[in-house]
Amino acid sequence: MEALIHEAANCAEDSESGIRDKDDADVCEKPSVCFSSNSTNTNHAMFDKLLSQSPVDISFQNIVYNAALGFRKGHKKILHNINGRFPPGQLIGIMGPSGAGKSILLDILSGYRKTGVDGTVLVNGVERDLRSFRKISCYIMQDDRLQPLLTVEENLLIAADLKLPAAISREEKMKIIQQIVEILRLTDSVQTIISELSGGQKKRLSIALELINNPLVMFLDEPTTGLDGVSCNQCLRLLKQLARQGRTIICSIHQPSASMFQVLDQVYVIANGNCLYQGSPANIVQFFEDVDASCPVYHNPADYVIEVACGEYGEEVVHKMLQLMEKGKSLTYVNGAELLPELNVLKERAIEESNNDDDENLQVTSQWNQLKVLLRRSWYKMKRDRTLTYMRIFTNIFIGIMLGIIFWEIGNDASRIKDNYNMLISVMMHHISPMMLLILTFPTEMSILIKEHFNRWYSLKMYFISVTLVDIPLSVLCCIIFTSEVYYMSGQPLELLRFAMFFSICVLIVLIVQSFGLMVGAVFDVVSGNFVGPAIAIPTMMFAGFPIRVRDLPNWLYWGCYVSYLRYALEAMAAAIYGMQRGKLKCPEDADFCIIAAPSDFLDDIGIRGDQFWEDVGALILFVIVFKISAYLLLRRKIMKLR
Ligand SMILES: Nc1ncnc2c1ncn2[C@@H]1O[C@H](COP(=O)(O)OP(=O)(O)OP(=O)(O)O)[C@@H](O)[C@H]1O
Repeated sequence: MEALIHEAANCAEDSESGIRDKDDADVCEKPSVCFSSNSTNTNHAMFDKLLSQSPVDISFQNIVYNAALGFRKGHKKILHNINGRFPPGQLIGIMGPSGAGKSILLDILSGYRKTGVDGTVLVNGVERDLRSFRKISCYIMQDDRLQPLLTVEENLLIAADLKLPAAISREEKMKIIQQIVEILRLTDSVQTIISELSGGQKKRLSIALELINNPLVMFLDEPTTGLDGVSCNQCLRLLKQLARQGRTIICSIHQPSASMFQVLDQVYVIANGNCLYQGSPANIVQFFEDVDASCPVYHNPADYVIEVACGEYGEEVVHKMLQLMEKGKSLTYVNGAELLPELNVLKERAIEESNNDDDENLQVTSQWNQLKVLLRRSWYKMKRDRTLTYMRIFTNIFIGIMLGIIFWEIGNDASRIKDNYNMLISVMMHHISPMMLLILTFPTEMSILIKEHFNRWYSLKMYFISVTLVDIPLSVLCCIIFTSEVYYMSGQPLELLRFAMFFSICVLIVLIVQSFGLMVGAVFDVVSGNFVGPAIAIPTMMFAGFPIRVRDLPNWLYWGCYVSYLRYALEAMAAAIYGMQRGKLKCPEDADFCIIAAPSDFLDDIGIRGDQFWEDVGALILFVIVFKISAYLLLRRKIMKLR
């Protein structure tokens, strides 16, 4: 036991001292529930010391949750001043009918939900310090939020590289993984790709991933949902085994079978946000007798309590239960609060938190390590899902050749100067397409991000940087292929400088649309994003200088040109092709006439100066920066809002 506690203490002490949780402190609306911004280092130290003295005992007092119903629609009270105590080393089940408030209570106790919450959560009798608490706890959400393309082993190794200190060697990490895999009976599936796992295996893997850094407290939202009876029992027995190793394990369970009910050490029954029963499963029959509503013989007490909670035996019984429970203050039926967990496997696992240089971080490893591991994971994903990569390369080759054929050798043809300009517009339009990729894929990544970020795998900053960086090589490769084909086949001037200018504008357009796609993906779901993305892209095109020239726009709409990145891109492309004192274009003999042969005259005609290339590049770079920062801030806001 001491080893485990010492381990937890190390975990808290090494990386905790003096840390201010900006994230938590800034957003927290109810300082009584979470660590408020004016808490001091003394609180941290005191809290850590308490964690080092005993396993984790969680109690909560007067918890109220008000859900915001929307703008000017007020609030709905979901939890009504409830209290409770969850002793250490036990498996506790939060039960209740659907919509009773189980998930919300779990969210609040884990620290995931902060907005709209009132009341106090105590850890070992002291008001919870959310930062410290998050370091010793984990939250496994109801749906399995796993990377489907990675194998079990790859997923565990990524988790180990992110959740264990860098000082721990690969061999040691493998040993820890081996141990966890054995406990969770995943040995035969280590090389299986996640998408191929059964529901029960996925559930066990979700637990395994969070067990890597040996949390003292585990919250699980409906871990048995979607599993068959046998798997449900196995899952609960496994959780009990983990609890007996010294952990406090709290899970919500919709309606357990009689055998599952007996596995639980403690149950906490909620109905309509009120506590109906708190105590051991063995005492519930006595409790029913105490409220004159004896559980019929041969009736599963777990079913019976839910039926009572749903009002099937009248409101009077419910009222009596509420009264006897005193809003969860009564501990009469709670057994074994003093139960001493036995330590076995964990005793051998001495995981020491490294001295974290960056005290601002909740994460165990350095930012650089997080970035490296996240990029590695993206690489695995790209390797497994080659279809998309091949499709992107193929599309660029194909459309490049198509445009090359359509605009074959017109680059130096004065009679087709307008067609050449249209070719530039087509190139620009082609580079807008990657926007949809992020709008479609990012929202599905979001649920994994929320889980992993909350469980301190990595910081949002590093996640965002990895998402930004990971696509650059492929985007640049696609740009090289496409631009070379179109530029050469359409007969543009074979000058390295002009090609480099043309190519760099294409890359900048791709970077901008990707950032824009990320912004939309971070804010909207797939369906809304699919509408919003193109809906914003269309006015951006309208203000780019086609189909109407910028100088012909009405004065009151002129502002649109300043916010259209496509206008700067088109200007810069035209300058690259026709600027820098390019000589007269050839007028073919078979042409009737060439209205414009001098590139400078053409630039005049379309209202472009031709000497503003670098100004346009500056503006495009500014767009990249502003869109990237906005995407990051929107993502951060969305994650905070969810909590
Ligand atoms: N933002 C919200 N606005 C209105 N009601 C809300 C909001 N969030 C939660 N609720 C309500 O709070 C209640 C409790 O939700 P919760 O998800 O905790 O239920 P649960 O007990 O976990 O149910 P289930 O077993 O079906 O998952 C539900 O009635 C739900 O509709």
